[in-house]
Amino acid sequence: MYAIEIENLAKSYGNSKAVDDLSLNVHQGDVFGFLGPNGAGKTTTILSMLGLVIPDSGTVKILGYDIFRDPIKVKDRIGFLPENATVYGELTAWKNLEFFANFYRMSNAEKEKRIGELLKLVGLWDARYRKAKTFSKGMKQRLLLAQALINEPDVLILDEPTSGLDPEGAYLVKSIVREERRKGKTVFFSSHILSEVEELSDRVGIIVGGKLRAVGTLEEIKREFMELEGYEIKVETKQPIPELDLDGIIRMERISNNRAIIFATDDIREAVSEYLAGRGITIVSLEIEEPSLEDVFLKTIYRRGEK
Ligand SMILES: Nc1ncnc2c1ncn2[C@@H]1O[C@H](COP(=O)(O)OP(=O)(O)OP(=O)(O)O)[C@@H](O)[C@H]1O
Repeated sequence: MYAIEIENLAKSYGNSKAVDDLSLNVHQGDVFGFLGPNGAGKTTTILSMLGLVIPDSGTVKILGYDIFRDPIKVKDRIGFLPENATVYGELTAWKNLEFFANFYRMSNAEKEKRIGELLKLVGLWDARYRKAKTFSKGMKQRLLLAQALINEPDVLILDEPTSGLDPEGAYLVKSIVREERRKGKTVFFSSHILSEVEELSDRVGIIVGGKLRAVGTLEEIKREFMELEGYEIKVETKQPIPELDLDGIIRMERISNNRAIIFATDDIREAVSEYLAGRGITIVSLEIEEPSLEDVFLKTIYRRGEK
């Protein structure tokens, strides 16, 4: 079952398409990383899928409920951390959370228990009676994350959750995402930081210029990229490498006498292996060089407008 189903979502500002016919599904229990450069349309997608911006067209279902027909049912079961959200500086950490807990049907005892658990989860228990205006950026972000978790949401939507945080702050946010995933919750988070998308996500979507350019597991995205861009095969042999006269080879780059990179239209490792063996050459290693997410991402941005 899908936790999030987005179909043909579109939103323009004037003549510019911020989100352009975007469709994607997020499986329940997955962490989905929504990757895109600045201005790609990540925030507009998130706000549109929550009904906080009215899209021009498209449908969004969260946990099977249509966000526009059943907004209350959806909002009961999701948590949202907006980009550049702010805390109530004059209130303590505890009071900040209490304010949001009051939006949900919880008894006082439930509220107290939940707030206590969350403050411990995000590492703010010792600071619970301090005014939020005295907090560091990282502490504020963790308080906001606790706020998004107040109703024990099944789907957590985070817009650039680690933006502006130092490595320790980012680490804490990431460990909370992992903890939610461990509990079987679904997390949809946007980011322009490749390493964190790579680290956290079960599946990834790459948005550029409002369009979803790639979606899938990292392996699927990389495979698709190689099919489109070609394969890089690293070969090392005992004896010097001869010229290779094989179908599918675009070019060969020699690194040394017995090491080279073969650029090919396909995975031609078997053909290379047979070719070399037939000439009495011993192969030390023959490997596909996997593209990094950075390769995929930069090429995807570069290709924008060509599709
Ligand atoms: N309220 C608005 N009015 C006009 N244009 C807007 C508005 N909101 C967003 N845009 C434009 O829509 C495009 C997508 O913006 P959006 O904020 O969704 O991108 P983003 O991927 O979240 O970027 P960032 O990472 O910089 O926040 C941009 O060109 C932006 O200038």
